[in-house]
Amino acid sequence: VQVRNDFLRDQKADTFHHLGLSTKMKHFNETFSDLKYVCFSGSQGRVYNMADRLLNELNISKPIGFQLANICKNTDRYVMYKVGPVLCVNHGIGISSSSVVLNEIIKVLYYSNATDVSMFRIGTSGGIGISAGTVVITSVAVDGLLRPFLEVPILGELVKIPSSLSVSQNEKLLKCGDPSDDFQIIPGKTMCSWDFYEGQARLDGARCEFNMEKKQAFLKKAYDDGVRNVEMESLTFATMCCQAGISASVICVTLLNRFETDQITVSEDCLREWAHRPMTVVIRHIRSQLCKRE
Ligand SMILES: O=P(O)(O)O[C@@H]1C[C@H](O)[C@@H](CO)O1
Ligand SMILES: O=c1cc[nH]c(=O)[nH]1
Repeated sequence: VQVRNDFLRDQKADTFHHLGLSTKMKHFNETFSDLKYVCFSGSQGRVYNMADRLLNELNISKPIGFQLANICKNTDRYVMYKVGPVLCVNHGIGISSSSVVLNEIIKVLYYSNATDVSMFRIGTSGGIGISAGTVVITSVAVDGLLRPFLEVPILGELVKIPSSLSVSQNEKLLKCGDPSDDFQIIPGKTMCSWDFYEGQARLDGARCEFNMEKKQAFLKKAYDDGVRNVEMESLTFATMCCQAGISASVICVTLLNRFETDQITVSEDCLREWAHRPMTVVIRHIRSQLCKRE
């Protein structure tokens, strides 16, 4: 895991403010040095569910009575669970929140000399022209102007940061479907917006300065450009992981077809079941990779 910051080499200790951790903590290196996979989701609950599933579905030995412990217990910003070589962390909503946690996690991996690490964003999204419940594996993350890079103001200037996701990891994930699955796994571009409402061409925000015709025309333009879903973090992953030399994939279930509706009205049970779909795909992948490592 690489960091693009020479200042870190001279730093004696580092505090990860949003994780409630520090390199000075006892057992810091041992806790993270064996990590091979980091799984992110937006919410704390889904991260716990993922960790719980990994605990039950990977063949990891655990003492009787073992319970998942939140490594970030010194803060209420994020939660983090470790299951063997897999770390599960939540990233909150959007580019800002996910950028903060990715900066800190990449540094944690760098200081603890973790090698050969893969990262996954396991999330939800709005589908474009595909049935709700479909799992989309992001081929390219694009911004709200459909450009494959992140443009951010740094020191008063706009800087373009290149993005890329792992082609080979994505190919493996695409093969993780099972004939018994009642959902499809497809590749597609993902639009990463700065906002859930106007930024995703929604007509139901507190502010909307366009009409249905313009909304549909934009979604059609995105669809024709290969975009199949919209969410709010894929570009952060595709830029930060690419620059850290980490294989990254973004796997999201779609909760609605944005050509048809803006509101997410499926039942809570259905949402819960759909949220497990991208987890299932990633767990199958990790399981097969761990078998190959043995
Ligand atoms: O991983 P999740 O499902 O939390 O991410 C999507 C994108 C935004 O963070 C959020 C908007 O509802 O859901
Ligand atoms: O429409 C949606 C659904 C989930 N997440 C998003 O960012 N957009």
